[in-house]
Amino acid sequence: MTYSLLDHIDTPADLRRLEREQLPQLASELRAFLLDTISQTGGHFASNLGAVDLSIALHYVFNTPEDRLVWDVGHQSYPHKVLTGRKGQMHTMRKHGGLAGFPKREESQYDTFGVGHSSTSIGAALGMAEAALLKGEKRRAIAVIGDGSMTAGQAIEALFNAGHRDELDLLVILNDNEMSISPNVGAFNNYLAKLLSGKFYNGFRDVSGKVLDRLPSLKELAKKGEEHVKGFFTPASFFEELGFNYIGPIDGHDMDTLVTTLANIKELKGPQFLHVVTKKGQGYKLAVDDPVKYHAVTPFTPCDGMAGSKGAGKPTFTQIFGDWLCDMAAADPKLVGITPAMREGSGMVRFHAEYPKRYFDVGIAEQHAVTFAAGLACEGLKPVVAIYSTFLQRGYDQLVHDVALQNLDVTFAIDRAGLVGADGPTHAGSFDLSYLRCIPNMAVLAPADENECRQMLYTAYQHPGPAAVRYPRGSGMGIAVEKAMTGLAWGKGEIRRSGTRIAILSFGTLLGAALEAGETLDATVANMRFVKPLDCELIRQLAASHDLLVTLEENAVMGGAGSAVLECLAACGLPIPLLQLGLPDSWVEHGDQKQLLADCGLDAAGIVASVKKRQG
Ligand SMILES: Cc1ncc(C[n+]2csc(CCOP(=O)(O)OP(=O)(O)O)c2C)c(N)n1
Ligand SMILES: CC(=O)[C@@H](O)[C@H](O)COP(=O)(O)O
Ligand SMILES: [Mg+2]
Repeated sequence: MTYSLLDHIDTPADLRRLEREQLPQLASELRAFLLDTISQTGGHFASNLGAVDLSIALHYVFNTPEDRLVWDVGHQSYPHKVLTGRKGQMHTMRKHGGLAGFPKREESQYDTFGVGHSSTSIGAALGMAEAALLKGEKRRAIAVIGDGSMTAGQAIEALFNAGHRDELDLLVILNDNEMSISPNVGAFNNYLAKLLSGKFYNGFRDVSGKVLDRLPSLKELAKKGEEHVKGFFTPASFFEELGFNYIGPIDGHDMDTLVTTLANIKELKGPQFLHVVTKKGQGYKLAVDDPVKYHAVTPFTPCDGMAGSKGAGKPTFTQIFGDWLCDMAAADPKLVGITPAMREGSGMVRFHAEYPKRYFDVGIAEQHAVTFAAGLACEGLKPVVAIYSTFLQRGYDQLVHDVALQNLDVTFAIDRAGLVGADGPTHAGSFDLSYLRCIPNMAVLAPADENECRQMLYTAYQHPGPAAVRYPRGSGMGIAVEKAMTGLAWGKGEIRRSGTRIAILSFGTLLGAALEAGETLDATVANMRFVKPLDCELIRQLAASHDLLVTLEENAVMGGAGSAVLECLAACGLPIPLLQLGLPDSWVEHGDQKQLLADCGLDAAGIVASVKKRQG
């Protein structure tokens, strides 16, 4: 496909040579290009369509990369990547060795800050603005943050720290599409809705040109009649009280208003807050109509859209959790389910529908989600916190201080444990075994397959204290899942294959690879099930009857399950050689999950090779 304008845009300098009147055409070409490429590669979709006009206007008005542009989460940065020299690589999006799905400093000078976890953009931009001030450099730092990402405490902390810093060249742009992945939630979301509603709008008509006076040419624009300035300069006390000059809300798809407003803001001193209203999925009706479904897509045909519900295929661990949660809720009225803004990703859509009063989406607020669960547990309820391993890192102190120290009965259903594939290192759940097992009172369980996942969730839930069950993105071996919740013997592993000389101690879903390698090596294979409490009795038995122990986990070797075995052997004074296999002490880049595991030597061939290498 050829694009009369886009084909000639490789850098923002090319973009800035266009006439302003040409920008809307460029936006529609860029949308067509994104539809064409993302429908082939898959990846984040609706947010990118919504960010096209803003991306063009920002690179058109500001002198990027000298002016620092920081995207929040960065899942909406594909237009930015196209405009900054990576158009020709978009077909490699999230593929091994290809473009990352989020801004990445090593990938481009225009990617001023690596993101993937939400709500970091204001803090990073503030740091850049303070640095420019200290170094006497004339540049602006611009954070582009979504309404969902604004619900995280970290974003508010940064706003608190930035406001009233009148000498800073800092611009915060709120990209408000009234959506997180699910519809946005919480009081802040309601506040933003008010800013978009007639209530503030009418009130503003009586306000003097407080803001307009600062933006003279906008005054002209406003005189042209309201239809041009879709948004109105509504005094938003929350931001104003924090020391920001609040401007907006304005229409984030009206290029003339965007460019004029940004050009005016460029002349202003001090922290500026621009409220932009966009549509998630803008330009592609199926995505506008269903921004949840089109938040992230697998390859699809543009004219038909995403295929219907996924085929019957093997159930994912997420689905196993979602079904268990509903069954457990039916059996125990004390169960409450909590998600920090990941209802769909964590498999809680059905639970939300069937138990709306016991379902809590706290927004992108992992710290709060954990402490909130602790509060619920204090009152005798039994909270289940459904959370991605990588995002639990945000709530770590709360898990330590509020849950484990008080030995509260909270169950953590940790999804996306291990490598996640296309999202890469920002989203990999590489560390939870390491960061959980060292906490007193914590129990840590790692199911090998879908049935064990269900049984372990039940076992962890019944445990009268903090317990975590961790499972990977995607499906397992496809084994049958027993409906009955029988649970598992607490702290006990099991021998799954008897062999000689070598014993492989597998923790979690790499058991399949362990059994395959065990056939080649004629090794004993144990499914350890519990990282904490560890089955030291079984370890002692294996150490007494084998020459080499091999531990296997989809977690960092450093401090992981293998380290737990090492500590056990040392405590028992058992000097048996131990080979620890797991994720390396380096960042595993994005790509295909299975391929990445093989690259880390965590498939059967890799295990065999490592054992043979150790044997010399
Ligand atoms: C700390 C953290 N928690 C959760 C997520 C998962 N996540 C990615 S995008 C998103 C919603 C973001 O909403 P918003 O900022 O409004 O952007 P939009 O998708 O609407 O453009 C969430 C919850 C994340 N990336 N980081
Ligand atoms: C951008 C973001 O953080 C989420 O959209 C994340 O990419 C979802 O990951 P899954 O696709 O594994 O649910
Ligand atoms: Mg949003």
